[in-house]
Amino acid sequence: MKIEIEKLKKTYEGVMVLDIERLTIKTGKITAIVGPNGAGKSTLLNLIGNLIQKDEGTILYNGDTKVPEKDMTLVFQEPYLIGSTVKKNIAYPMKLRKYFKETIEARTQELTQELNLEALLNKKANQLSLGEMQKVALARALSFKPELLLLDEPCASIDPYTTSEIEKILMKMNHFENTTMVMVTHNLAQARRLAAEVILLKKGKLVECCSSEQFFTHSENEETKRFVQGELLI
Ligand SMILES: Nc1ncnc2c1ncn2[C@@H]1O[C@H](COP(=O)(O)OP(=O)(O)OP(=O)(O)O)[C@@H](O)[C@H]1O
Repeated sequence: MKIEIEKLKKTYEGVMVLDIERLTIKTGKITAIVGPNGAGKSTLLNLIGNLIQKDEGTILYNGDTKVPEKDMTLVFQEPYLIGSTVKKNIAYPMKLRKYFKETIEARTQELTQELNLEALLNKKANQLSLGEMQKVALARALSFKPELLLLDEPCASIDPYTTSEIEKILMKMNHFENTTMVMVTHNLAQARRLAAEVILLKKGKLVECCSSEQFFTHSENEETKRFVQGELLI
């Protein structure tokens, strides 16, 4: 799903927290949003996900202002699950979309195998470890093969092995289903592994949006170069 942003502004209590003149997120790619704390990364993601209201500007989804609620979903840093079994959590978005029972079962099986969740299918979601919960949140988000997946630091409190399981399925879905993904991350190594495009924000402004290769290896932008070298952008 192509996302085109123009003159997007968001203020909180009179303070401008996001002010982006123009930005395009390419269809079928993984785009990482990076930047210092408070740069406006989650604000941008939440505006795209229509979780908060913009003050000004436009966001086009495949050229349309209508928010494609049914074709997109979000995964947050804190997994948000319904108080039921793992199986029911994963099935939930497919039931809402009136999938056939057989399709729901086949897709649930496929995702639980991929994410090594099979032994947990009948367990209550609130009895799981954080990493397990995040994998269930991801399986649920991917269950209906969304066109757009928005991820807000999905691996922030997750161990390296589980992080790698999550990264593998994200790459697979992106590759085989052409799912467009936008991911806020503080982990530059992860951005480098996953993302084709990188957006750097600072104090609510766009510093650079370019290919991952350019961003990490030959950006001409001084702030990007400093950020990639681990310097604090102030
Ligand atoms: N609900 C809110 N009310 C008031 N101010 C807010 C609200 N949400 C965010 N802000 C402010 O907007 C600015 C951008 O916040 P945002 O969460 O988008 O930054 P971020 O880049 O995601 O930061 P971090 O890396 O620390 O998660 C911050 O200064 C924050 O304090």
